[in-house]
Amino acid sequence: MATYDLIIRNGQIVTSESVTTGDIAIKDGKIVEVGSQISGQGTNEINAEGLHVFPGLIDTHVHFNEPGRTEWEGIETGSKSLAAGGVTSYFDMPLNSTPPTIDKENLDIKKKLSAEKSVVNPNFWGGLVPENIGKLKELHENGVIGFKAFMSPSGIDDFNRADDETLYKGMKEIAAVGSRLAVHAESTVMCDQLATEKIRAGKTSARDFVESRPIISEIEAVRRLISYAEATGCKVHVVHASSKKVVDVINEAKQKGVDITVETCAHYLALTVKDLEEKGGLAKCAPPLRDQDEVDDLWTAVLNGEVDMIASDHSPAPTSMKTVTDNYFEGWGGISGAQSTLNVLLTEGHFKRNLPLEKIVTLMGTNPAKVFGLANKGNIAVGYDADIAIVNINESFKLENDDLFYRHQHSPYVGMTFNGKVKTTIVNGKVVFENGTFLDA
Ligand SMILES: NC(=O)NC(NC(N)=O)C(=O)[O-]
Ligand SMILES: [Zn+2]
Ligand SMILES: [Zn+2]
Repeated sequence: MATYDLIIRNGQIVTSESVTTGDIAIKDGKIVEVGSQISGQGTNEINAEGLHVFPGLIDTHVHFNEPGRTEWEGIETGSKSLAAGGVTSYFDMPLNSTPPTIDKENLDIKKKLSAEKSVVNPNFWGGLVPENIGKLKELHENGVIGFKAFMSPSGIDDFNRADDETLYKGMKEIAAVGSRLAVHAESTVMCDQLATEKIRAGKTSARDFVESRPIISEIEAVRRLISYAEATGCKVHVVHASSKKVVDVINEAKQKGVDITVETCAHYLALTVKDLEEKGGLAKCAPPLRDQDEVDDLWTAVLNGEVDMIASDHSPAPTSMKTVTDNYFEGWGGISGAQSTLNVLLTEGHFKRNLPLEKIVTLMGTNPAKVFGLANKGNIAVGYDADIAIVNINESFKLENDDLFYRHQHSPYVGMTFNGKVKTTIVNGKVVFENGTFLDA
């Protein structure tokens, strides 16, 4: 009789601490042994010689839009795209699905649908909106990973922006239960006024759109958020910082003792305003893409360990909503990228800028697990859940629309050449994805 359910042999095992050659033994969904030449047998054995074995990564920021907007994306297609990209856990945002996740009933619907349809491990953000301050406690008690608020309009009618009073009251509640508030931090005053001026003057190019959402608007909102964090004691997390200048403000606050963390996204590390000009709406997001000097500076922040985590902010929409080429104030703001985060980190990070592989695990494994309290996820060690991505980091490929598992097969990354072909993805000990195809549940 076999000793283990699965043994992965002779891989380059990547943890947040080291890269070492060895074997991993898995039983009942858990990693039960890590070492060289594990004796005993697995019911299934994978030869990972020449391949890198990463812990399955954690994407802290996706919008899967189900229920209610499944024609934009869905839990099945969204989670498959993550698995194909080496990601085995995700945190689904409370908006773009209708109803949004702003009370227990809506959270229960998400949980049920995800249990049926997700091929990887789901987690849920709860929303903070002006209407649901009385529901935050029940959301927390029912297991949301944290809360999410927008300081500028969300673009979705049933998810209102948190005004200052909502932030203040909501943050007191969230502090009381010991959770963390993730915030889309752009100044609504500044963005609205600048956009109005641009549109009135008929200035609607990619550059005009970017200028209507300047970095100072993020900095101003983050500073305000920090004041509320200091006043309420609420732990906060700034999502999708687009510039090192924003990261710097957050690190100053960290040094003063504020419990604040920061995420950036793969697209701010791989794409620029030039891509927005060339690719049109496919590359439109908020905050917008910046120029190359900002991309380089943001990499410096990542390499210095000043950024806590990297996510995709996968916010998909039908292709017809992403085809803007003249008026960039129209069309959906949100990038389809869930499948490509590891590819960006390997290609732009590891191979171009010497980002150590261990750091990829820190940014998309151990840090999110630690900050959001996911026990036994995000690393490879005995006792951890057997979430694993086996990757040929040296294999390069040109991303084609057909490679994408999204409901709508588009992405600003299409046409780019990436390193890192995900060979096998294992979720809780089970192989779900192998050589480009999904295995039946
Ligand atoms: N409603 C959204 O999905 N918005 C998202 N849109 C982006 N990032 O352009 C976001 O995270 O702000
Ligand atoms: Zn956002
Ligand atoms: Zn988002």
